[in-house]
Amino acid sequence: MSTHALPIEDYALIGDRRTAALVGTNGSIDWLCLPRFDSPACLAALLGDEENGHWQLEPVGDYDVTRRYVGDSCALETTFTTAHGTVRLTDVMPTHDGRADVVRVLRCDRGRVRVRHAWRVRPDYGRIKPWVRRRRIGDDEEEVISAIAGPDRLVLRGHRLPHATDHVHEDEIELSAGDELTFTLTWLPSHQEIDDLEHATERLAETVAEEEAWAARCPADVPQPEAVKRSLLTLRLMTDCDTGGIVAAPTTSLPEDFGGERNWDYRYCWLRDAALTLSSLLRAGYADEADLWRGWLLRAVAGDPEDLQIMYAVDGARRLTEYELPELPGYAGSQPVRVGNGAVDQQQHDVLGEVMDALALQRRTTGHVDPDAWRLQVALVSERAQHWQEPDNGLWEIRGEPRHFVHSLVMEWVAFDRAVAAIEEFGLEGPVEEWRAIRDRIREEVLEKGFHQERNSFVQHYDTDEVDASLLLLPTVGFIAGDDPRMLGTIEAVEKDLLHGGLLLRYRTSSGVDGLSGAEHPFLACSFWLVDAYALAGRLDDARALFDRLVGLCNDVGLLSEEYDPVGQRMVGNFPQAFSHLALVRAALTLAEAERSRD
Ligand SMILES: OC[C@H]1O[C@H](O[C@H]2O[C@H](CO)[C@@H](O)[C@H](O)[C@H]2O)[C@H](O)[C@@H](O)[C@@H]1O
Repeated sequence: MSTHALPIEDYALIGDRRTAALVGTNGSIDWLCLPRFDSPACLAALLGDEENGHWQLEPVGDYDVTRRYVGDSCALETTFTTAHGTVRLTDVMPTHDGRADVVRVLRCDRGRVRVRHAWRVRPDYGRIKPWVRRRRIGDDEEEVISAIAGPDRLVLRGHRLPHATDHVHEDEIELSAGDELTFTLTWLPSHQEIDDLEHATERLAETVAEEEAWAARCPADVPQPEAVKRSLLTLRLMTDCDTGGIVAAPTTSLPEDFGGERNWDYRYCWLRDAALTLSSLLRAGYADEADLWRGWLLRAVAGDPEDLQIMYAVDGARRLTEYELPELPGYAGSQPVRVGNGAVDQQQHDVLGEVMDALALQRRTTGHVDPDAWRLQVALVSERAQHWQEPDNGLWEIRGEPRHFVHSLVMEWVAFDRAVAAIEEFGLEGPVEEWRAIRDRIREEVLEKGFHQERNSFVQHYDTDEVDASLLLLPTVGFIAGDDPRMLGTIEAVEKDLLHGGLLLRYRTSSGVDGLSGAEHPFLACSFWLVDAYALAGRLDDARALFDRLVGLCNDVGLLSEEYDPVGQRMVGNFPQAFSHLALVRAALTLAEAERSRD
């Protein structure tokens, strides 16, 4: 019988900053896309069962399991304890060597342990049974297993290779204390020969040392510093080291509603998520990352401002056409499994505000003005000057009727506000009078049409009295003071309508605004935004209590998915999600600042 995927929180992330894999507590890699984040998965059991591809090293019989990342690195160590001994499995994807490898080291620390090895690769999202051969390579005639399917070649090397039985390679290995076995999976284009393939193992220590050196710069004077550090490391792992593109998550179609249709592909770079990540990195003291991302942004959005998209591929490619993979059963039966993302063609008017805000923060933090980047900003803001009144799909990417979302309009205000500030503070060129007037007009309009007097609250869009968690961001971008009575009323209305099990929903799906069937669970980023809102409203004890609760929802290795089901007490949605982690970092920094100014 085939084994299905584990609960989402039972996975951990490894990656080489070009792509990533999910490793389960059962020693199974159930998700791996090679060589890029958005390449077709060659191990896809996560969205089906082991027939869709997995690579497992797991003790035979019963065991207890604990996991950790090695120090402050992204090397994962899983320790299995059986009645007869202990084995440690270390999983790493070495970085910076221009290669795509997964290295697995199995060590027996105590007693004797029998380990089952299963290697079942299925390129093209679990669909293809590859052409597999044993080969001898190099001067020392090393035996390897080579699997070819279309453009991909996967090579398994190791101290003891598994044997082919019915489209899977399997083995059972008896390890005694002191034994150590290493296995490496390497991706190559299928036309490339493997005769001179170097071993990846030399890169392990360097990878760990480089990650630890980066983590050493994390801020220590924040609440829950370990959770903040792991979030920053995770955001870095989701940043492509060549292009600077930041993916929203390394997975597709982990459902927002188990068994439902709310399944999306997140292996792309949203301007929103990337800009917010960048702001969190800058606030946490990582200015270098900002340069890499700015380069990505300039290349991705270059061209006519009217062609600005809300998301791109990691290399800046624009076509992200959405399609379905009917042959994959989906996580917990949630179909369809989607590749690409239809939201790419949407109008989401908040996006330029987030980008302008991140670039303004970068200017202020580094004092550096890039003339090319400013020219681009002038073109983009000028384009918005013609269209800011139009309705849009909003930051939640609703597939229902476009609306005048208050959050989008406030972020339009941010775009003009930051552009005006750049001219005023840095002497940059631009139509400052015109932009100042538009900025002020947007504010007046939002205060008039986006605020509901009877509810004493801002509302989701101009034609409703519903609220939306994104309204909590209004004080964080400087649109209104956090302790303004209108904001205090908004927090109260959001608490009343959107709190579910102490966590926050994005909006009430029952209003039908998103044009989708089914419902969803509380959204973790929104729950962190409530921490920001409490802190800025002066409710520091509530802020700290909620922040600690949210950090407590991280799994055993500090990772968060997109949503959380407080009733079933399980993670929901794509995993790990940049939005959740960047919101954790932001909330920690906001809380630290608020606590400092109180003391
Ligand atoms: O729930 C509907 C939408 O969900 C996805 O969008 C969400 O994730 C994005 C990436 O993190 C984020 O930028 C956006 O604000 C979120 O709503 C999905 O990508 C959309 O296609 C879908 O409509």
